[in-house]
Amino acid sequence: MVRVSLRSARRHRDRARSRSQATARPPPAASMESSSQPPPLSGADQSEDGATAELPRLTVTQVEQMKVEARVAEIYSVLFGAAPNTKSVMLELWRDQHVEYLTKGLRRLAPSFHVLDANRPWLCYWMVHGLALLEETLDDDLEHDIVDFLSRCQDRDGGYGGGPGQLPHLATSYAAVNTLVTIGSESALSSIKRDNLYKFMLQMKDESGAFRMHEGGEIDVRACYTAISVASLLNILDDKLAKGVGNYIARCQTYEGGIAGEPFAEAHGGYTFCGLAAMILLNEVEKLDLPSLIGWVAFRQGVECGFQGRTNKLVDGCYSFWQGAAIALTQKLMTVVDKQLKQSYSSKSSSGDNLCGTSSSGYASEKSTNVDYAKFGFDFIKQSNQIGPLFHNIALQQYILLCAQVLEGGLRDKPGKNRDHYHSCYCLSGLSVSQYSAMTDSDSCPLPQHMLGPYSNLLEPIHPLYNVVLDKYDDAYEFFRESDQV
Ligand SMILES: CC(C)=CCC/C(C)=C/CC/C(C)=C/COP(=O)(O)OP(=O)(O)O
Ligand SMILES: [Zn+2]
Repeated sequence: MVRVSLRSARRHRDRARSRSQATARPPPAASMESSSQPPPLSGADQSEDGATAELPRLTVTQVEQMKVEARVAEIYSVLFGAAPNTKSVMLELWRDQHVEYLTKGLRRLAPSFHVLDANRPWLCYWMVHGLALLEETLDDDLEHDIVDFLSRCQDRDGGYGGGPGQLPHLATSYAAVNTLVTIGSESALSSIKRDNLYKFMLQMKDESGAFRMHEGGEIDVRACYTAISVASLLNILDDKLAKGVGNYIARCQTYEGGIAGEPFAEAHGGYTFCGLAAMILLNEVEKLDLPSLIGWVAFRQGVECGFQGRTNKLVDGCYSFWQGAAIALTQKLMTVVDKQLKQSYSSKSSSGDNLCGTSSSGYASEKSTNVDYAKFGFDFIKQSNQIGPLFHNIALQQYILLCAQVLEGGLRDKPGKNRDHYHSCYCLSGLSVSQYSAMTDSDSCPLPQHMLGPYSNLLEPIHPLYNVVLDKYDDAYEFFRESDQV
């Protein structure tokens, strides 16, 4: 198999990006159907003087291109009742516009952060992570303001609230920690009071083993994931925090195969990602029935090419990440899948039992040894994909680029909806996941045929268990391990 190093792929992407900035500008939304000279959907790039550049800029083959155009026409006729001039629809990521939308959003929030909103750490995360995916660095003042604001959200006794003085909450703690890891400076990382955060998380632990979102709050799979993700990322995950979480999550897997927010509820993409990622971080993934989980997620990709969050609901751009990342994670779990399938066949032929809850090798919750939990997340990303994409990765990119992008900047749920920072973050995260989903190694880069649109569309890779940019994760992993050694 051809392997492209990350560095050389980035060089190609940067060249493609500078060419596309020089030659291609987004058409105003209104002119999308009438532009008479659209850029080609594939083939060699044309420079300003008309010469053909030697590097291929667009990556779909002619056959793929025809399929794409046919699908675009179909989608448009379903959504808008008329077929567009598909030639004029460009498969380009409107990078500059998204950077502007996200940067403006952050600047509006900082430096005062004076909004009465319990979501401010989330707003920081959505925008800071979105910009990191686009490989955009923040200026020092903005970084400083965000670190300072999040420090003021940190409760004296541990955990982050939605704003200064607000009740500490696991979801805003996750958002704050992911933001600080993404900023990645010494001051950002050392502003996290890990001892207090650990105590806060222990207080949020229910006797069932699961977590509640905040004092007196709801117990669910989201709370379990945010606690486990934060603890793993900060290298403070231990047996006490881990105990019983995996068994609770396994009880939330439904007859459909996906994971629900709580036992006996409906399977949903958001909780499926949370449950699966937490199980991997706990090294207890064998407690899930993976073949049925994969089947459920795979069938959530609709004819529109995007994912729906649950059966019989509409597709939505944000599930590009929740569902897309969940199924991409399973591409590294084929050994477990094979084992479960073999067990399932042999137990069906002997006793008729199914697999649910019957097998596990990583009984972290029942051990009292010093397990190196943070290493599970670290090792997982280094593992190869054992199989190609289990979803239609090109189709998903198509949904994001054609249906979720707002040409003025920002991304959305679907056409007809407004852009927002949540959807911008999760559509971009899903785009990154799908661009890298056909790679075997975690340190190589997508080949052009695995990407839709010009190579300049390539985003930064993420660590899919935490949803932070991979380089930022690596730095934080080193930082916290070194802090624990002194
Ligand atoms: C890390 C973290 C906090 C993760 C959260 C995961 C997540 C997105 C959960 C989804 C919650 C849910 C049931 C939405 C349904 O909304 P809906 O009924 O409006 O949407 P639908 O029609 O698409 O199901
Ligand atoms: Zn959504």
